[in-house]
Amino acid sequence: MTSAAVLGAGSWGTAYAKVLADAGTTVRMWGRSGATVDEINVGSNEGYLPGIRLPAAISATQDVDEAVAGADVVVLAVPSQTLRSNLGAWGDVLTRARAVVSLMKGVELGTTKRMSEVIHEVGGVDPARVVVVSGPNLAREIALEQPAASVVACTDLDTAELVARACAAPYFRPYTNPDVVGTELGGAVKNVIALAVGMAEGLGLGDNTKASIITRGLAETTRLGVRLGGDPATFAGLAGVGDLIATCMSPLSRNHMFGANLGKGMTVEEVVAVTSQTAEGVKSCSSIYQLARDHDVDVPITEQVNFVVTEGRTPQEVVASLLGRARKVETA
Ligand SMILES: NC(=O)c1ccc[n+]([C@@H]2O[C@H](COP(=O)([O-])OP(=O)(O)OC[C@H]3O[C@@H](n4cnc5c(N)ncnc54)[C@H](O)[C@@H]3O)[C@@H](O)[C@H]2O)c1
Ligand SMILES: O=P(O)(O)OC[C@H](O)CO
Repeated sequence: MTSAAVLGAGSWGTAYAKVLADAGTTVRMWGRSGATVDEINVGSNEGYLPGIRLPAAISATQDVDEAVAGADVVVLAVPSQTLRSNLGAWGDVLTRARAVVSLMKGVELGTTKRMSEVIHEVGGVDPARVVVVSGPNLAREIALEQPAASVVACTDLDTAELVARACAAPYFRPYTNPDVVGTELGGAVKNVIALAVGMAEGLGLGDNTKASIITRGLAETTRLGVRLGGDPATFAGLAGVGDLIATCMSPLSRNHMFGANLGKGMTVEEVVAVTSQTAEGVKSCSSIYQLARDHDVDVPITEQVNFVVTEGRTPQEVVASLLGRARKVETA
């Protein structure tokens, strides 16, 4: 039987722990909060997944060494911008696992590194053991066992297979993919596009507007991803358009709802104050914009979202800027 450690006891860490357990994997979680750990040990995590019963195969601890002891697979589910400091504090916890899984959908501020790159650099993990799981996977729907599929990406197919086997539950269907770069960028950029779609919704705009942003958002995601070495097919798959649709359309998405509040006229600081969970796009819009500029890739929607978040540009001004650009052919 495979044994996994999940480091991070928020919405997705907990829902993915349930997926692993329902797939027959033994799971030990690490959490920062003693109250959350105690709750998980008696079968729930009400702060993040209210009303969801967790399987008995999941236990939790506040001791990271105890969490990873004997684990074949270590899963990382902390906010992206905290990964580097957490790995630094945890020491060599990743060195013994056969696979290290990133569930995170962000790009590091300052370095513009993807999470798999941070895991390699700080955790000392060979890229052939780093796996990215990403797809249309809203945590609450997965925890309710509503069927969904996801991508399990690794440059080494055997490692990808190990993780896919460990998380193949009756309601969760993993597909392996060798394209780590494309899978990670699809997951990170869709959060920024969901902020833009949310803003449109908050402004009272309708489905034509949202579909236009989603489609052109996919175009800029693909443009950036392919320039960085991703496979165009990944962006047409679950970790690309699949996750983009789920996140941009769902009221369960924290990024979508963050954008909707901005569109209704709240400031970034006001929305941060009422948001208790991680909306990765709010920080990653700057690093993704920087990454695109470093590689000379045009990402007009990401650029505008970044201006809203970092410079206080209003959603109304964003609409005018996007529509005021020079016309061009659709495929460019
Ligand atoms: N929630 C989803 O539906 C979902 C689905 C797929 C991927 N993701 C991605 O998974 C990652 C984790 O998201 P989540 O939904 O679990 O977030 P969350 O906000 O629900 O939980 C974050 C967890 O990290 C902990 N945390 C916060 N700051 C920390 C720090 N400095 N050090 C250590 N732990 C810290 C919190 O206590 C909490 O347990 C994100 O990158 C997100 O984009 C989320
Ligand atoms: O709630 P969000 O916006 O972080 O999105 C959650 C997942 O990434 C959807 O796949």
